[in-house]
Amino acid sequence: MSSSVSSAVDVPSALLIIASVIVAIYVPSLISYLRAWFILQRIPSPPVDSIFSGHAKSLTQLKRHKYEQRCIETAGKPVYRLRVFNKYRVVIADPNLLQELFAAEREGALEKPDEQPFPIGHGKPETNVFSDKTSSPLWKLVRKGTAPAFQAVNMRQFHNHVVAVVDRLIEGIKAKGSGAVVDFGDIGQRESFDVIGMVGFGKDFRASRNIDDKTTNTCALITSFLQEAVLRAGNPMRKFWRSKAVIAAEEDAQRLANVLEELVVDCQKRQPTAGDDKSISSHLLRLRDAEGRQLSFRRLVQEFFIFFLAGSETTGHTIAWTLYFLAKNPEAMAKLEAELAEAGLLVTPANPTPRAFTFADIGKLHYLDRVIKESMRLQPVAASPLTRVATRDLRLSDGTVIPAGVTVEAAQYTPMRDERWGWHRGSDFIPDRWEEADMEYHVRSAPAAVGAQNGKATAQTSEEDLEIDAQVVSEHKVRRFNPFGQGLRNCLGQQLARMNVPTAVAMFVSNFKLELTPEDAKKSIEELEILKGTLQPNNGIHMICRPRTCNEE
Ligand code: HEM
Repeated sequence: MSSSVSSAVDVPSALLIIASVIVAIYVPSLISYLRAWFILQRIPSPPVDSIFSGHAKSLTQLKRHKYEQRCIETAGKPVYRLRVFNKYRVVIADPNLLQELFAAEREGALEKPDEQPFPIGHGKPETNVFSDKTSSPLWKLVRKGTAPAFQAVNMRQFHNHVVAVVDRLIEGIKAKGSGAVVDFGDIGQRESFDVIGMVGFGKDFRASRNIDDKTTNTCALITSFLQEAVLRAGNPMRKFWRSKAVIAAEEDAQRLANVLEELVVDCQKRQPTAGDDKSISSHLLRLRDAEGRQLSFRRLVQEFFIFFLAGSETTGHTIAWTLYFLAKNPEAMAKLEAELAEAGLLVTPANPTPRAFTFADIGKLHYLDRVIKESMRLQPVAASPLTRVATRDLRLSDGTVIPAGVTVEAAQYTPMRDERWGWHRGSDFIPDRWEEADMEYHVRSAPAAVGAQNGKATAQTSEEDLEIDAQVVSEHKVRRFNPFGQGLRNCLGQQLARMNVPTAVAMFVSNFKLELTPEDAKKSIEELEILKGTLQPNNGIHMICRPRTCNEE
């Protein structure tokens, strides 16, 4: 009797407690969601693909950069709002506002998003220097601790690895005979993969040794990983689908994790602490936090992974696009050939065995530099917007307010080609535009005014650019050419890319006459490209290669 009375009393009060807990947990987030929703309604939005999933479908179509241009047109301004299921994102494409955004990041108003869309390996996802929060002590430790690996003095020392890798590829292409068709999408990947393997980890992955070997290598695993990651970023529900493609991608991610785990163990055995080893792995293995602890094994695997991914996918595609633009523009190719000949680097009948390309050549070949900049402007491999989350309400100088907790995306593609920000004939390949000084900046119509919510003006781009920025900010100039990103989280490995890309492009052009195959020459760039994490050739870039020694016309 007494037990039935007490249970009659207990059930409603238990329900009341549960209901209060639910209210306490969900009501504040519901209020902040509704508040954000209300504020965001002032930002224009292109039509949704479906009421349920919002813009998710368009974001997963692997042409995100073109969608960006269409959204700006339909929204009528370079700031617009997207929705993926119940989550909002604000995309900013105006360089003036981007400058303000990155200034705000410096003041802690922006953070990296919470989760990686697609972790490698099983178990709890672990962050790395790319995905970790800017406020995290581990991000600071890794960023600061690995930066010396990319110093000019190390790049100079590692340059011979790059030359050796490209030499091997040149020999491989020559062995196919004059007039052979070569896929430079694949060659670029092999090149950058072996370079990061050697320079970063002292490991020869042998991707440049047999260019006909199509057996699945770690390059292919990375490509598969990236594709799945980008699909999940557009549609987080995808991880619940058990389709063949999803399962295959998860298996590839696990294989990739296994390769990287082995590599970490190898590097640990090889040179645990050698001070004279300048590789990325050695810098990572030497890191100690404030308590003197090393990075955990799982974190090391994630760091190895991100340096591999960021170091190979990006650089390889940049090499491929640059060669594509040269083959497509005979006038630019002729100018580059003349520059290389003048420097004694081009194979000619009079100079059949030119001197080797040196590190010092990089700074002297100005036309080569312009060609690469123009290729990176038109086909920036990091063409997807850079994603952050506002940690507090952000008010930009055009009146846009990004509420705390909302994702904000910094467009990369449109700001580097749109006429309205001074890119005259912005969709055309014109390397000579870079003859003009300060081309990467444009003059802001009104003085820089707004930083974060506190209104502090701190227009600032990167540690490396402090000097030039101080000058351009005082002239109200704004950076609009930023293929390596901007601000605190700009590209950590850009010095390696700046050394690798010119070396590879110059050496390929010095040795071969390159001509697009009739099939690829007919295709528009839209048909050739795909945005799978990076903006890359879809089915390769095929060129007919004739060694210059053959002296064929
Ligand atoms: C053409 C070549 C490259 C391009 C265009 C490129 C582009 C970028 C961009 C745009 C970012 C900023 C991402 C963001 O703000 O969210 C970035 C970050 C990063 N890149 Fe690169 N990258 C290149 C090559 C490399 C190389 C060779 C490495 C290393 C070996 C590398 C390592 C990294 C790392 C570790 C980060 C994250 C930095 C951080 O968040 O603190 N990248 N890269």
